[in-house]
Amino acid sequence: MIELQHVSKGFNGVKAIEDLSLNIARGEFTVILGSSGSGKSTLIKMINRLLEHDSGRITFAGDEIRSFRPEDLRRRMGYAIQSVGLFPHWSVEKNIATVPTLLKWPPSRIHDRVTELMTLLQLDATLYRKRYPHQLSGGQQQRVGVARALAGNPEVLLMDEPFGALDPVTRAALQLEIARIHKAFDKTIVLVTHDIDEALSLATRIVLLDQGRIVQSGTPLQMLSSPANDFVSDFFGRSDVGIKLLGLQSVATRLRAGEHAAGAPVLASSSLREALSMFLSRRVDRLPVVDGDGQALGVIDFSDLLDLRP
Ligand SMILES: Nc1ncnc2c1ncn2[C@@H]1O[C@H](COP(=O)(O)OP(=O)(O)OP(=O)(O)O)[C@@H](O)[C@H]1O
Repeated sequence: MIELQHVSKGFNGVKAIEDLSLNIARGEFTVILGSSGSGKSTLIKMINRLLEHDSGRITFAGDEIRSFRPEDLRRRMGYAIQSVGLFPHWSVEKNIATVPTLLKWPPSRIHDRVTELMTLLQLDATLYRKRYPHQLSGGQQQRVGVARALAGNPEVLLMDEPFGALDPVTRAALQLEIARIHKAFDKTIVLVTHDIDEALSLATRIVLLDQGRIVQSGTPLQMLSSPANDFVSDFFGRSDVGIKLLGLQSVATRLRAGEHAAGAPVLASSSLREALSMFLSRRVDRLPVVDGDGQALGVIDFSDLLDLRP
């Protein structure tokens, strides 16, 4: 859906992105990960032409992005950023409706869309739609920013550190929301972060950048279990890579069907990391496993956690 071929971009003669090639497929949740200054924001901003690439080719749905008018491109690609960038003198409703208004949707359709998005992002529409950005908390403002990015039903959602500067609880809630939106609406999402855990929990594919180049790209499991070099191992942290791997796999993958154990059960959909925590806190080596309806499925044994398969 979005393809970069040998793309470079420099500022005052210094390369921020160097000969980078990347293919982002429709429906994928791509997380661009890297330390500060590695080129993440430059990369995402070139995709919607907030920055122009110096050389190489970037295509969207098969066409070079320079063949689109920038405003058309941006209507098809929602964009949410850490600093939110809401218009301060516009109500929440008007901010969310920016793109639908540009697209000249009828007022009743815009009204319904705003209500729908506010509900989706757990903002009480009756309470907040007429408020101004300064009357909202930081987390609520970020929700409005995400709602605005989604409003015109764009094919692609570009997000640059959208959950930065949030407390861990609000951050986790918004991450869950985005993961749900990705699954429910089959959106193509490109998200920039330097937060390793955020990348591991959200991405279908991680692209790790260093000094404007891709060091490795792959699924979270591939990045942890088959790092391409020492840089990748160090980046993800050698010491707790096992714990991170447990976070990526579910109890269902280690289920001993039909066996029985006593005590409070663990959900089959829980991660092995959550199961580890339960084993340790309850000081047991077997846990009963149930599905979402509470039906008994079998057992997980502590020793099953040692079987770390990619
Ligand atoms: N407008 C600009 N003018 C000059 N240099 C720039 C500009 N924007 C980015 N750079 C430089 O390009 C490099 C990559 O910057 P970029 O913002 O893409 O990194 P990043 O990975 O997003 O960093 P961070 O996580 O800190 O936001 C950096 O060396 C930065 O100083």
